[in-house]
Amino acid sequence: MASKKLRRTGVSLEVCERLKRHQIESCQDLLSLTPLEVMRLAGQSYQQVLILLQSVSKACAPSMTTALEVWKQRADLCFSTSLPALDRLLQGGLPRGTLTEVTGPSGCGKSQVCMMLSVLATLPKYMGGLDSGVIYIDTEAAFSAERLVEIAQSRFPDYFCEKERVLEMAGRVHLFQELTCQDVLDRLERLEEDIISSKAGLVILDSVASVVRKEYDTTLPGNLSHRSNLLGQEAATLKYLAQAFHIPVVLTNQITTHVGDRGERGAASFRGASDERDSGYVTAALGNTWSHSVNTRLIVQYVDAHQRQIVIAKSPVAPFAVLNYTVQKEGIRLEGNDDNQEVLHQGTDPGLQPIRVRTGFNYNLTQANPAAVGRLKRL
Ligand SMILES: Nc1ncnc2c1ncn2[C@@H]1O[C@H](COP(=O)(O)OP(=O)(O)OP(=O)(O)O)[C@@H](O)[C@H]1O
Repeated sequence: MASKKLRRTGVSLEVCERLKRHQIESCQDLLSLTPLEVMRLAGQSYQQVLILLQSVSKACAPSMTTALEVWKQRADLCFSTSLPALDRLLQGGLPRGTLTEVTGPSGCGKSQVCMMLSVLATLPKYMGGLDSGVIYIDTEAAFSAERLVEIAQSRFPDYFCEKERVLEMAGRVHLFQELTCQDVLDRLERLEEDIISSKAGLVILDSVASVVRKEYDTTLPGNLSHRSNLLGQEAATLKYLAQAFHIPVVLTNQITTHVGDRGERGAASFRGASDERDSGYVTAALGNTWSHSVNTRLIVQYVDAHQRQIVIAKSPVAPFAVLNYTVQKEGIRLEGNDDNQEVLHQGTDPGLQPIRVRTGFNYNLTQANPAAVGRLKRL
């Protein structure tokens, strides 16, 4: 909440403008100053500054609520994925006000999930949508407007049979292509205004990993801590935006395999050790610290060239579970019909067992067995 912009705290425009000239834009910037410094920069009297500091502190302090109030608002806490079995497990869908990460190997369907969610967010509320805009930050130049329209028309053919509705939907998805770490960070820092102006009910960052991995060779001294700082800033800003606007924020991340590298071990990595020639371990790209920043983690993985799986690997409300899916014209389709989508595994973590780990298109990342998914949970 400390990253809340001063303009959104009721501080007068004149004072905001004066402070902005000295790069004081957020509550944190202001509250890091002494009253005397604020007097000088804002041109206010001592009494006015004390009132200003008090009101800004109040505006950014997290407010207390009761479990009862949260319970009463529960219908408004989630964003439906339109995948009934996944929604049921997640107790309604993707949680609003928090970060959800979709992690998986290349080509597994992470961007497909993002484009599908974008369509869903624009739908009217009676269809399970948010009737809102979408901010889509594309760091891989992977977004396709044609694919967005194809998903919309194939998933909701009756609704999108009218051209005007397709145009309206596409016009509500606001795309930003940011291809460097600095551009992503700058965009996130300006996102508050973009969310307000585009009436966004969903923010997507696809992907958080690609630019970071391109620019930071973590084998070089100092890069790891720079990367952690950058990711920490990104996570804090996204968390603030999710909470302040009570919207779901969806990020994609990648999975890396370290073949034969025994140097990096920890809670965020695991080893596939059934065959020495294949030995390696799969790690959620961006490491442990980032791993802890997301609230819900869905891992997508290959079963074979056609069939894939979604694993609910981390959630404050859902049990650990695995669902089969395929990518179709209409986006993500779970196996089985809507009322009877098969949950392959659900329940407690079955423990850390050695498994064979492959991330390529032609391989199984894991077998659909409890031991394998148990290991994925540790990402
Ligand atoms: N029109 C379509 N119909 C069916 N499947 C499609 C269609 N378009 C894309 N796909 C599937 O989506 C997959 C690509 O998914 P996506 O681009 O979401 O991957 P990704 O996980 O984001 O990969 P990366 O991490 O490399 O960006 C393709 O392998 C293909 O199987």
